[in-house]
Amino acid sequence: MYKFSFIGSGNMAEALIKGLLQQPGMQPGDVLCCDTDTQRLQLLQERYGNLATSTAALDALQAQVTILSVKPPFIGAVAAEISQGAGPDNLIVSVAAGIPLSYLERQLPGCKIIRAMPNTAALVGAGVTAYTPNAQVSAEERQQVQEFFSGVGLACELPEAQLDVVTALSGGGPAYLCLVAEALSDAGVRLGLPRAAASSLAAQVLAGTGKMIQSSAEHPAVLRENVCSPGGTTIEGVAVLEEHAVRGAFMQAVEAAHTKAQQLGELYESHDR
Ligand SMILES: NC(=O)C1=CN([C@@H]2O[C@H](COP(=O)(O)OP(=O)(O)OC[C@H]3O[C@@H](n4cnc5c(N)ncnc54)[C@H](OP(=O)(O)O)[C@@H]3O)[C@@H](O)[C@H]2O)C=CC1
Ligand SMILES: O=C(O)[C@@H]1CCC=N1
Repeated sequence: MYKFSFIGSGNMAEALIKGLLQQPGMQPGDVLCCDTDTQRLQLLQERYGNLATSTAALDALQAQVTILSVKPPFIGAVAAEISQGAGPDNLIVSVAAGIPLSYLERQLPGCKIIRAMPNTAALVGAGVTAYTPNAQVSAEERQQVQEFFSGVGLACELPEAQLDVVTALSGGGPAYLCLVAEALSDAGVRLGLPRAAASSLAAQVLAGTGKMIQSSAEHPAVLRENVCSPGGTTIEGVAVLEEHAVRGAFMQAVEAAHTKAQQLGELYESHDR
C-alpha cells in the first residue's frame, strides 16, 4: 500500500510530491504517480528518485490517500476510470479548481472525498491549502488530510462555499506575486542593475516582506508606512502605484479568478460527465 498516489502528475502534483519528500520518514517509494504522459513520469523519477509510476489511473487506488490532480476537464474521465474500483475504503482528494463535491460524489458514489485547494508553494513547504471533506470522511481521516497538507505549508478546513475564493486568492496567488517579482526585476534592469542581481533582490523582497507580515503584530498598512519616509523616495513610488489603481487591479484579478471558478463549478453541477 502506498501512502499517497497522484492521478495527474503535473505542476501541482510535483509541488506536493517535492514538499512531501522533504518530510521525515517519507520515501519516494511511498508515492505512486499516475499519468498518461510516460515522459513526465520518467522526468519525476529523475528528479525525485524511485517513485512508483503507472499509466493506469486505477492503480492509484492502492494508496491510503489518492489525489486527483488532473485539469478540471479531465476529472470526469478519471473519475469514470477509477469508479470501477473505488469504494468506501478509498480516501480521495480532488485539487481541481471549481469542481464541486456534489459532482465528485455522483461520479464516485460511497467514496470518502475531500475537495481541496493547495498552491504551488507546497514545493518549498510554504504552501497553503483549504479543504472541505464530504460526510463520509471520519474525524481520523480529516486529521490525516490535515497532516498531509500541513506537511507542505499551512492547512485549514473551510466550508465548501468558500473554496472558490480560496482558489482565486491563494490557489492562484503565486502567479500574481511571480508577476510582481518579474516586474520589480525588470524595473531594476531598466535602471541598470544586472538581471541576476535584480531578480535576487526582487525575490528576497517578496520573501522577506511575507515573513515580516506573518511574524509582525502590525497591520500591513503600518509596515508600509514604516518604509515611506516623509518627503522620501518610497512614497513617490507608492503614489505612482495608487495612480495606477494597483490595489483595485489586484482585487479585480481575484474577483475574475473567483468568477471563473464559479463558472467551472456551475458547469459541473449541471453535467453528469
Ligand atoms: N497549478 C496550480 O498552481 C494549481 C493547480 N490546481 C489544480 O490541480 C490540477 C492540476 O493542475 P496542474 O498540475 O497545473 O496541471 P498539469 O497539466 O501540469 O498536470 C496535469 C497532468 O495530468 C495528466 N493527465 C491528463 N489526463 C490524465 C489522465 N486521464 N490520467 C492521468 N493523467 C492525466 C496531464 O498529462 P498531459 O499534459 O499529457 O495532458 C498532466 O501531466 C487542476 O485541476 C488544477 O485546477 C490547484 C491548485 C493550484
Ligand atoms: O489556474 C488554475 O485554474 C489553477 C487553480 C488555482 C491555480 N491554478
